[in-house]
Amino acid sequence: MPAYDNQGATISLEDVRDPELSVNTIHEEITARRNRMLKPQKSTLASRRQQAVCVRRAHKKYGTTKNPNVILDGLNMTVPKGSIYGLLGASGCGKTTLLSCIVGRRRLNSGEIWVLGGRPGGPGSGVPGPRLGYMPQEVALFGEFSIRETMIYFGWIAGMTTKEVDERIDFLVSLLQLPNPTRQVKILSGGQQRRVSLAAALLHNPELLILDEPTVGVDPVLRQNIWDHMVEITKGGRTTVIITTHYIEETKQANIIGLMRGGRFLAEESPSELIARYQAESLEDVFLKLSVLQNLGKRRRSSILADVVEKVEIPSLPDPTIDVEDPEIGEISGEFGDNVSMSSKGRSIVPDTVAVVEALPPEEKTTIRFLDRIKPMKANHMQALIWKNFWSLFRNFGLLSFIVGLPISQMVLFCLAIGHYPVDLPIGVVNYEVESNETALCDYNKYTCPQDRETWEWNITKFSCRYLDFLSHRQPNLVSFPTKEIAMTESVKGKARAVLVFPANFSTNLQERLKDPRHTDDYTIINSEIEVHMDDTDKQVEWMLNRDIQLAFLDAGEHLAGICGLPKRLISIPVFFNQPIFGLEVPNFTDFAGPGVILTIIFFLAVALTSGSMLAERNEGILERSLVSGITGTEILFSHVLVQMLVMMVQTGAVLILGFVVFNLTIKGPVIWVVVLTLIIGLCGMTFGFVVSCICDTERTATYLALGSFLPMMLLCGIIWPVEGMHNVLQWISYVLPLTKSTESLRSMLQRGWSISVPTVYSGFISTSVWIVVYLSVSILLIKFKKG
Ligand SMILES: Nc1ncnc2c1ncn2[C@@H]1O[C@H](COP(=O)(O)OP(=O)(O)OP(=O)(O)O)[C@@H](O)[C@H]1O
Repeated sequence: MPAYDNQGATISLEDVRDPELSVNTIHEEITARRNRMLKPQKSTLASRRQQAVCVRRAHKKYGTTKNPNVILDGLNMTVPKGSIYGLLGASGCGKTTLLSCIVGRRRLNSGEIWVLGGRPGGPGSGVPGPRLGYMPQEVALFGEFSIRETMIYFGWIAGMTTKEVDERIDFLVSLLQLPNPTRQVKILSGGQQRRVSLAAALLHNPELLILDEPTVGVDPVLRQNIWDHMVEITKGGRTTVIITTHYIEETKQANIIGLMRGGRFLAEESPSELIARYQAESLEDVFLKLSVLQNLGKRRRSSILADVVEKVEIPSLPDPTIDVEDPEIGEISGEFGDNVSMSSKGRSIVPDTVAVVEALPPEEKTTIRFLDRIKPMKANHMQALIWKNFWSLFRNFGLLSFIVGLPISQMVLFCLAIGHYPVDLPIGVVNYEVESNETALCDYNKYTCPQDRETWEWNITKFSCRYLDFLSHRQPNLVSFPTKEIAMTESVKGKARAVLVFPANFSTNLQERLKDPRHTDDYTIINSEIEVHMDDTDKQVEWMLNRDIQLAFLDAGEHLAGICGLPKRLISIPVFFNQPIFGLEVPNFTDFAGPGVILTIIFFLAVALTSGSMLAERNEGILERSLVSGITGTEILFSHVLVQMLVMMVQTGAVLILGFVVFNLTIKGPVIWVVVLTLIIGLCGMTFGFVVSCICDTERTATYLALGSFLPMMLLCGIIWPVEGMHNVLQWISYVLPLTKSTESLRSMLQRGWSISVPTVYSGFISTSVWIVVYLSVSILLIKFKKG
């Protein structure tokens, strides 16, 4: 079989079969080839489109511009329709990279690829799509699914009915000796899983089968069956197979073999022709001889390999560009027999100076239908994806209980632990007004007004006792100390959070101060005051004790005025705090923090759930495989959104019922809008999860990113501290974060009872919706463009 439209880029075995080949001859050949390559090719668009696969001048590199790792270096490949093409090469030489460019999952840096007459990924090409059957190197199957369910998923994507799938399963089970189709994939052996993966690629009789090492872990008899099947299906000319394998001998049945090395093909010919030309006994022989010639390596690790190498007569090549002493250049490693692998290190016999300057014919315009251009979501794709997402989630009981249980436990913990009034804080009392007493509480005349009804003279005594009585209603843990010094020493040791000192004539001086302010001197003022020393380390505690200490005085004063028939607020500062406009009279931090906490729980659980499931899907290769079978990024995202919305409804329902029904958080506003806002925050978290999974390659980096965004959001979104109290710059940052406006909106609905028509409320909905659109667009773009 002739080399296909591939002159110049390969070294034919003819070049190396003659052991007498001299260096001069090689150099002449190279020069002749260079001249040939500089000539324009006759290849036309029509001829390229007639091939099943046609690759021209493919360049692909990984890494940075400074440190590039060139994988494909001007590679040409031609796979005629109806052929079996064996793609061989050392491990790491770029076979998988080439295949993923062919199936449209990676882009070339330059060059052209035509697959089944179109450009992979181009509108209207059908590639990726059901015209392809792709078996990637990794298993890329859902462990939770049975064999039959796996087939149904891929069958539906390819547009088959369940009946058609079932019929095909019977055939594939017998062809590939698969276990009972009801068995779960995760409990199958590695070899069985690979066979299921192959079955999924063969299922829909695609026009082009791309199989990346399908026969690994398969016994020889079964391997032969698989090859027989491939020969059978390619007979009619409709189906083409490209296969990579490490079992070189099995490629004897291929129509063409492409041997890849140094980013190009060294040979692209039929196996029989290779054997005949090289006068070799087997393909392994051919490749070893060719490799030996290519490498001229010194190190010969395998003794068997060494034998073979010794039998090969290698022309001496005193080419100064090839340093046989350089271990980087020549290296052959391998086992003989089934598995021969060759190091990718080594230089191509074609020097780099030979630049490939092929002239490609001009592009021909092709008409593309509008529907193909916009790629709307397809019903069969959505059916398969939703079905798959639903079962992979609901079948995993552990995961499901975690997903539902976590928000419930978080909400219970929050409602029980956060925002409640601290009580039983030890308050030290030093009361010089009474004889030294054991307890802080002392007796006083509770019900008799200390004012003479005849003379209206006041005789207030033991007001400190009255005060302490009312303080004990608010903070019962009052600890008596005999002296101020002892109290201070003990409070330094942490025995009291505040120390109150009552002067000896506290009541008398207080009476003086109230009765005749005009004649009150500084001594009287000082001795009519309660001296307070606070432990200010905990601001919340300090603030609440401060409030209790002041309010207890008002309580005592009101009580005294009450029993004397005087206006209640006579002995109080002339500032009166009436009923609050919104909220409760007794401050409740739970109500303040509740909206933010609810939204944070829902948001970040959605982030974790979505990014976790997307990353698992991607890292197991399932995402890649689905995309090659024609599923689009948009379809994947929307199918996840639909299924996870179900989970989110359960989570939202549980969190809201717990918060408002069980723990009585304040809810005054429209319940429907509260539910809607919570749900769209979950949706927002989900879309953020998509972005995280698109940016990160591993679960670990995703965890870092999710954690790295969780903490700033907690701090900046007004959940634990009002936004108005932040630095000006942070306030601006805070306003554009997804949880700030929504938290304020939810808080306003819950505590102020505001409706959706109030700007503060609807701005939360707008901000969240904008974020959903942003995150969704970014994820769709990343899925579309983040290819190798
Ligand atoms: N995403 C990537 N980023 C950077 N380098 C990559 C990436 N994918 C592959 N490579 C590198 O490209 C080279 C070719 O890899 P590829 O998987 O295509 O080889 P292969 O011929 O299929 O190997 P094998 O036979 O072992 O599967 C390897 O050196 C690999 O490390």
